[in-house]
Amino acid sequence: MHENNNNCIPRSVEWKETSISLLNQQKLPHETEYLELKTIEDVWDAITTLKVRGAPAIGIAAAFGLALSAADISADSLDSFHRQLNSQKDYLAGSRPTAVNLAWALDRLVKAAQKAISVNEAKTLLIHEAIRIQVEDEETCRLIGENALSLFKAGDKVMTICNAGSIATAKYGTALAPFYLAKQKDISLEVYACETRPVLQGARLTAWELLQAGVDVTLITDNMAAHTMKSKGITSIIVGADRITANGDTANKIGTYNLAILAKAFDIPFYVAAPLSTFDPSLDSGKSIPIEERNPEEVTHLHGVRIAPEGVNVFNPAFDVTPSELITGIVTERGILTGDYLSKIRNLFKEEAQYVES
Ligand SMILES: CSC[C@H]1O[C@H](OP(=O)(O)O)[C@H](O)[C@@H]1O
Repeated sequence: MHENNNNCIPRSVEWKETSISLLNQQKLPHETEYLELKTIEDVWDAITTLKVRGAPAIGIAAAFGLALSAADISADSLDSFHRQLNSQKDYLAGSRPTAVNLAWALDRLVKAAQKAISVNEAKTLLIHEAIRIQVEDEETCRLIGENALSLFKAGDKVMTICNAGSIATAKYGTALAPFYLAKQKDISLEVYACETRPVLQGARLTAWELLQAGVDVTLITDNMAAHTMKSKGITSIIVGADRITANGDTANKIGTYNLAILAKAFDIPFYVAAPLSTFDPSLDSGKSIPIEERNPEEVTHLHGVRIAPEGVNVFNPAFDVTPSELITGIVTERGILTGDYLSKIRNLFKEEAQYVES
């Protein structure tokens, strides 16, 4: 069992030059196992089997995976190198469809390598860009935590779902970031974590993370959410995101939409916490977000034990989409978006484009 250590904010991915060290999230909370990923196939498998999961962490792992595999590309010209690099990028991009951070991170690396004038320089630029993505994400999440914390006050009871925590990002998390910062600032908040069937990211990961950090966390099953809001006086809800479209519609773990509807029914603020890297302004609305459907055995089995009859039909979408009208605010590293999301997001990315070009 893990010691309650107020200063413990766990990390899930570490670059080791010739391999990637990965906290195996499938083994938590019972085992803290670190895997050494050496090939692009190892990284693809880790992402598809949720050994690493969480939009930003998936992007970081894929970025290091591409940099690692590109180091072994044998190419007698830059054109040949870029062709092989793009093929490896496409392979990793196909590991999971919903979290836009995966494609965003891989595209950043391919773009960075375009600046090279030699194959060796391209390989070095890829490593530097992957490290930059991880370092940036840590500060991004800390800023999200600061901005989200401004929404809460001591004594608040905040509900969350899935795990948008430190191990789902470079550090701190998105939805969980304010709880880490509140602990550091001695602001007492109570967190109510939904277990998050079928993969149990809430029960296994959020409860584990927050307990380790000494944060007051209460675990509930997903179907207890409404009764908990009513009987415990939940003051707000904050969740992560996997893809946010131009109008603010947000894909997140399955069950998030339920909470947004309940939040409206109970007149409770519903916040999404996400970095700009989780926005996809190329999509007009949530209707266009690809929703991953996963192995039916995630639903019919629990820790390998069958809990449903053989032959039953199963529908296992890993995400749902919350329409922007149910979202009180979207907390980013640049501040909190409210109201007319379409124009706010358009302006945000116009500023971002100008910033990047400057
Ligand atoms: C900051 S993590 C974002 C997001 O990712 C999780 O999905 P999964 O565990 O399937 O990777 C969940 O939707 C989190 O809210």
